[in-house]
Amino acid sequence: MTGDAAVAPSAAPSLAPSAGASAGPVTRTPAVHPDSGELVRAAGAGSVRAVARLLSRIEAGGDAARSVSAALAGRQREARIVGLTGAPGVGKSTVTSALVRHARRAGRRVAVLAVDPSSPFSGGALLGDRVRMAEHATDRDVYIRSLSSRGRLGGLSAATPAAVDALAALGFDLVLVETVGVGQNEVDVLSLADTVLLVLAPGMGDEIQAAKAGILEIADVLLVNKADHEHAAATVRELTGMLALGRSGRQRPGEWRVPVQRSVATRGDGIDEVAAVLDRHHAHLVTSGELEERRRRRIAAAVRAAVSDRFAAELDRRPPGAADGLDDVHLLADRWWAGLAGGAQDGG
Ligand SMILES: Nc1nc2c(ncn2[C@@H]2O[C@H](COP(=O)(O)OP(=O)(O)OP(=O)(O)O)[C@@H](O)[C@H]2O)c(=O)[nH]1
Repeated sequence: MTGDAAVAPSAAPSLAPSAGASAGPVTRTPAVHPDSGELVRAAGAGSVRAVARLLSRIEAGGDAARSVSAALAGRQREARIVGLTGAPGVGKSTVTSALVRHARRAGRRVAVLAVDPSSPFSGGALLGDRVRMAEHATDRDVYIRSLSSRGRLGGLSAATPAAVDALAALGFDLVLVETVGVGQNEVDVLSLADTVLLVLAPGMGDEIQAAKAGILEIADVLLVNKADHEHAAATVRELTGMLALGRSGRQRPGEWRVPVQRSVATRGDGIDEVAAVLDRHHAHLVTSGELEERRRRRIAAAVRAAVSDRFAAELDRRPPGAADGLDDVHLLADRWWAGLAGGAQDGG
């Protein structure tokens, strides 16, 4: 081993240099609370409350969040991660709720994470979604949560990958990550997904124009919801034409062709078909090897977020303007990295 015990790599990389540095301003986990390992066991036995408490620790960041990653280390992560996005009002929550219903009929455990990365506050516009999700409220195998940054350093960019990973490790078969719009922050959140579903509504020309820039980059499936609207067919045509234009001359054999689906989510119409397309995309990811690639990207994002979160916390503890503090951080980074590299060489 190259590194010493204090900086040895683990499932929850520790950079803690000294006693007293462990409790950050947002880390409040009184000793009377069960430890994260206990909560993981309870969550595994079906306790929704335990899942909620673990997610709260992840939201809080710092030592509380790290104790969760450590408790989850080594567990299987078989979940499918589906990102769902679209402008406000297109029917994202109604579609999500219908997809949850579909997955439950197939006996799958489902988690829904509503993330609003542009807002510093909890859930934002997505909070209203709980009303439309109410039918799942008493189902023990459905877990729904709005993720907030609550002043956490690194905010949602740090909390989201960890939350998605935790839900996967806790045995949910499907994790739906719902977010608003297609700004850069949302694209970052969606890059955690295996499959990205972009929901649009007919007659929203401006939104379609605005989404154009991001669409081809991030969406694997387009869904025109509110297909009971008179402009639905025209919107489907417009999107299909736009996708054909975008891929002209660039289509390779075996490459995924972004399909344009339609639904009336309030009636559940078209949802079976959307679910079938999501399955087809998953099968494509498996056969093309892209699933592995996306999952590797997700792990890298989680590690990056955890490390930058930790460094931000270290920097925050230094007195303002203390140059030696910064030097310490560099030193810690080098030691941590040496430990990590040594661990990798040791097969650890
Ligand atoms: N006619 C029609 N209305 C729909 C359909 N799907 C959803 N709606 C309605 O559209 C409104 C918005 O639906 P939501 O599911 O809240 O949309 P959202 O995209 O989650 O909206 P935000 O929470 O604001 O981001 C609600 O009144 C739904 O009942 C549909 O297929 N047809």
